[in-house]
Amino acid sequence: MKKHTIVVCDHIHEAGLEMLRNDESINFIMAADEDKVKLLDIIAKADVAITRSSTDVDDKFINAAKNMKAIVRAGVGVDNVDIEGCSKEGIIVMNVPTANTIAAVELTMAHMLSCMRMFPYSHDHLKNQRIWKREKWYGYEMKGKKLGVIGFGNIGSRVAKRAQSFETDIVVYDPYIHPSKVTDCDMTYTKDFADILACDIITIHTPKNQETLNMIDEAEIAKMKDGVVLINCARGGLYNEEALYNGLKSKKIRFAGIDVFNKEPATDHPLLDLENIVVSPHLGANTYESQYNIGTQAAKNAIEAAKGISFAHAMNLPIDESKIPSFVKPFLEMGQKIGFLASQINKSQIIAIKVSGQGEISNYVESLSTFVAVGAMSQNSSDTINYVNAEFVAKEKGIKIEFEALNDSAVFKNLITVKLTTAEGTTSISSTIFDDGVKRIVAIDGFDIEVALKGDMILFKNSDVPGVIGSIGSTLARNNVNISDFSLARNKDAEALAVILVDNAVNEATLNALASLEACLSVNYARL
Ligand SMILES: NC(=O)C1=CN([C@@H]2O[C@H](COP(=O)(O)OP(=O)(O)OC[C@H]3O[C@@H](n4cnc5c(N)ncnc54)[C@H](O)[C@@H]3O)[C@@H](O)[C@H]2O)C=CC1
Ligand SMILES: O=C(O)C(=O)COP(=O)(O)O
Repeated sequence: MKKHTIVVCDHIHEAGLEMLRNDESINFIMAADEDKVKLLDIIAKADVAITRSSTDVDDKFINAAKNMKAIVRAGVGVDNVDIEGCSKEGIIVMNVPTANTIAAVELTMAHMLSCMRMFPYSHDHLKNQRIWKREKWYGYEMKGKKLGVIGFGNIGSRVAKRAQSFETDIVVYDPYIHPSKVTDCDMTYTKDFADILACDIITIHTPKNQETLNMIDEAEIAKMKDGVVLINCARGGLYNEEALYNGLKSKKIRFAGIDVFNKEPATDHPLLDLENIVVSPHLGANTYESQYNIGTQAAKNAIEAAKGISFAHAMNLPIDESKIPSFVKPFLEMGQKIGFLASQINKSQIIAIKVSGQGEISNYVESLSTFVAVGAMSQNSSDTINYVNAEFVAKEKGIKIEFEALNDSAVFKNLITVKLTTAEGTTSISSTIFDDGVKRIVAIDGFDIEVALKGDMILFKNSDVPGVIGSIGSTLARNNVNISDFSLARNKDAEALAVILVDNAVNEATLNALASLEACLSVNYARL
């Protein structure tokens, strides 16, 4: 049995490691304590890697990962994963999105309360310095304060709910959610970032990306209340670190609670020299409960990905399978087959692939075009083409992929038409799925024809003169090729197209014999 190799690049819970060790089809390599240069040698063998925030999936990693099918980020944030680079190489990126939510929420609350009461400092004073000075440690209450929450997803929404139980007023900024998600909880939703800057405490829970990087900078801090408290348990860099330092130094910011840094590990960061900051070394996900959940889910998802069973929480697939209706899936499969068929009929350098949809399927024509492209390009490419890298490979090869939704067809409930243009010309194939579930071609290059989309297929085009069908039949019989289905169509130019399904593979000699028949205009052979 061929074993799949899974490399664990960072520490995950023992229960997850146990699952990997116990699966007979998995060759498991623990590389969390290897230095990052050695890790590159190790991942060259891996089918799947499990990572956390300590392993950057950058160009070095991707170049080394020659056999990699998938990467499982055992946590939420993928800001240190080059998703586009992975897509180009056909590597599927998956994460484990909700397993550490509560851990991150509770750490945020710990930071918030620590900042309000300067708890770590009073603790240090008494415990380590043995000083009993109660008058030094006056803090502030959460009750009656305004908390600004930036990002109201899994973590932000729960932080807001917990803060609400402290009788804090909540103001939320998240342009990507429906306001009722906030207002239904008796909180204020705002589209005006100035409302957040006017709060007493501000906490951020967004992903780190181009839009959120430096979201709080010098200009934003200048607009804040004097004595504001800032919390960041999401990602370093969401608050510009230099601006944060200056704001804390000048006491414009009274206190900050920081779990994450732009560059980690951050053991000699200037922020650590300040006296009004509470810090932790990226501990948001570090609870036993969360690490057990993440470790076991990451191991399960990695095993399934290595075996090609499923790709849970894949972030760079062209479609989110959970969001497409069941009727669409067979059309996607059919699109891929049609692409494959078209590239066998029209064998030359591909220039363009155009996919049109009619009926309800037209809503999914973009996803369809990816599947068609995979089918069309896999025929004459030495690269491995899959749904993740199809778009990139097409771009690299200068192949144009287009899609369009057309008006409903007068005849078919759903219809897809694939036009494949190569150096030799354009081939057009339309297909549909009837209520019996059988995938059928209904037109090829303007010939209305009905034929099942399966098996070995000969496409014979001829001048529409008498006796051709008989000659085809006898030629195939002489060459021991058994016909299972024969469909015929004519066009207005006195041409006919026969699509012949046969029981067995057809050799070159048979195809040449067909091509030499008098009325023959072209012969093509395709295997699906
Ligand atoms: N410190 C730690 O150990 C941990 C940190 N995290 C970080 O926390 C972040 C949030 O995690 P979840 O809540 O699970 O993610 P999520 O995806 O459930 O929520 C993110 C929210 O941010 C919102 N958002 C995106 N762009 C925005 C913008 N420009 N302005 C305002 N809102 C915006 C989204 O609409 C979404 O509602 C993660 O991206 C990760 O970086 C997550 C877990 C642990
Ligand atoms: O899940 C996240 O986004 C986190 O920040 C947790 O990161 P970690 O797995 O602890 O390196």
